[in-house]
Amino acid sequence: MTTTTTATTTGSTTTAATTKTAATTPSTATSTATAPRGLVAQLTRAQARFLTGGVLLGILGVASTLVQPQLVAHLIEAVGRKEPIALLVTLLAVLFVADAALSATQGCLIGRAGENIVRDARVLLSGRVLRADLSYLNTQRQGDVHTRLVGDTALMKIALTQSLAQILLNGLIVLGGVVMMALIDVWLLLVTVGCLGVASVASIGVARGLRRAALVNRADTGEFGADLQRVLAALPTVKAAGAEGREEDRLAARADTVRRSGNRVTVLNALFSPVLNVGLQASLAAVMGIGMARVATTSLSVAEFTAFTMYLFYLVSPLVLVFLALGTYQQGRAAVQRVDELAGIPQEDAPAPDGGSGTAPAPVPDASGRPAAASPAPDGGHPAVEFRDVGFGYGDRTVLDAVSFTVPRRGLTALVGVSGAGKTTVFQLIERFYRPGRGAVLLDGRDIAHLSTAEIRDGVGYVQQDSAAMRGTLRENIVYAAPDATEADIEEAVELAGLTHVVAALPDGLDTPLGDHGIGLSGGQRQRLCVARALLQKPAVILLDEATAHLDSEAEAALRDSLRRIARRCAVVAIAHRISTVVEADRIVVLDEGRVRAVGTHAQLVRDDALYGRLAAAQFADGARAGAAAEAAAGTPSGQPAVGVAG
Ligand SMILES: Nc1ncnc2c1ncn2[C@@H]1O[C@H](COP(=O)(O)OP(=O)(O)OP(=O)(O)O)[C@@H](O)[C@H]1O
Repeated sequence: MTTTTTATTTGSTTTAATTKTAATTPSTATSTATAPRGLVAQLTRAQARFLTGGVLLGILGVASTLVQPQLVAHLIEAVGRKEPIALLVTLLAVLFVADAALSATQGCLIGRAGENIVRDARVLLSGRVLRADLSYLNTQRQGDVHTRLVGDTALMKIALTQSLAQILLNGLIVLGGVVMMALIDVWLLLVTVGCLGVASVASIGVARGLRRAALVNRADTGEFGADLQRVLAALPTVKAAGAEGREEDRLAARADTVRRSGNRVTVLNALFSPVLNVGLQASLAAVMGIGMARVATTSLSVAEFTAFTMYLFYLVSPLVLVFLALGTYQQGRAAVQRVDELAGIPQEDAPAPDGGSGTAPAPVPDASGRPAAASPAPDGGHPAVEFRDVGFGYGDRTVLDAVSFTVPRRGLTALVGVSGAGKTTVFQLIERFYRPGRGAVLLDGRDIAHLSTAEIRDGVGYVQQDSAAMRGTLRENIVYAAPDATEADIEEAVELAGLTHVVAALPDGLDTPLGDHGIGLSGGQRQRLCVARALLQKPAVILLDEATAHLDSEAEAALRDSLRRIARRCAVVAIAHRISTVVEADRIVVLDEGRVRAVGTHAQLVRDDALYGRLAAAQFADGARAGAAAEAAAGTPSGQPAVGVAG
């Protein structure tokens, strides 16, 4: 039996890449790796049943292979002695068939174990990536993560099952063959081992080089994948910038790098067989020469010489396969390492490390030095959101410094400030995408450092700045955070978000399919879709990051009206560049260079805060100019309040 469950890997067909840092790691990202160490080993152990079954059948196959030359020797002797041979011939035929059947069954079992390992690894890795700590995941290249999940898992399967089985079973054939040959003639065996030993040592050297080359090749392939993904994600920008040629050249250069390292893998792969063949040919020649001489001097019988030569021939193919499998295994080990690394990705729900943000500091003293009460809400409960002396930075760069403010349980709270002041970062801390380096963020009086991600996110609806929509129908997008929502709830959310007319105008209404990133809707419609999604979740707090940025003044006024209605039920926190969106807010928090500069109503801030006053004046002046221009063009007065963009 020769186990031939070969699977060729050229190195260039599977992909991987070394991890590259694409963005700054927040200095205060606190999740730790709760990696299932040696995940791949665990998954392999889970398939012990199939693997052991396969190996046992393989060992039976090896035994039947090794008996065959001995039977042939007996057959020769029986023919020489003119004895009946029918039984021997039948036995030999049975062994041939059994050998083939065992080989096929063993291949199936090992193959099944391999598929199970890949499935388990992909399911587990997908879950870990989905629950990964964003502050860490944002530093990884998406293309590389994809490559590890798709390409490396496939390569790992080959290494763990087929290659290992080949090494083991073919290794057993070689070992058994050597033992049988030793029983026939030790001197002839020593000659054979001498020739093969030199070739084997050379082959092992090639295998080591192959592993290194495979790692480089997969890193290069991962770089290509990451670049391709970057370009595909921004294809309209590439086209608008007329950068197709430049990007094509860049991809071509990457592809060429992959080709070069792939060539090295191919060369080393190709070197295996010839290096080994030289040894085999030398040993065959020596065995023939010396063996024939021994037969001539009758110190070796013809039957023994035939059996020895048969064993040598039986050895050739398994030996080559062992070394080829060693090469594949070396490539697969790199994949195993990369899969294990991805499995170790820090998870969101990892406990806050010592010295992190686990403990909520005492309420910040007010101007009189007395500790501020936790700003009780009008209904006497805790504020919906509270920032207590929060400090946070990306890398070494401080973005928020000693930020303290509260958000009442009802009403509209606005966050304003120039671009880069840290407004979106505040939202991301509320969602616990990042953890503060100092201070605490509280939801309904509870430090979110001690809450599960589900507890945090079930209570917070987040409409992001870039209005995330996904491929799928409009309905699927809207119910994404509340899959069990009723038709009445959906209708209400659609109405509150001002989407009713949009849905009515679509050919299939809510069941109209959208493309990637919500292609099929305008920017403003996508924004309203995200508002509807957040509303349907019925959270205690809704965070709106520039939810009116893409809306015209009519749609903005409608959404403002909706927000007023929503704010009667829950806390609404809105980041707005347009002061017009927040003039009616119950409280406005002005952020400046990562610090809370002032808190108040529009009227108070216009009166008391110079920065806010400037922002408002600039925007209303812009609006007045726009209004005057519109009046001049239309010949009618414009009563519409001005809008503009700060910063
Ligand atoms: N992932 C990140 N890595 C490193 N720096 C970041 C990251 N995200 C934001 N920053 C930096 O943090 C600062 C605050 O960003 P943030 O997005 O919170 O500002 P913002 O007030 O919401 O701005 P805008 O109004 O333009 O949206 C900016 O200087 C930005 O460059």
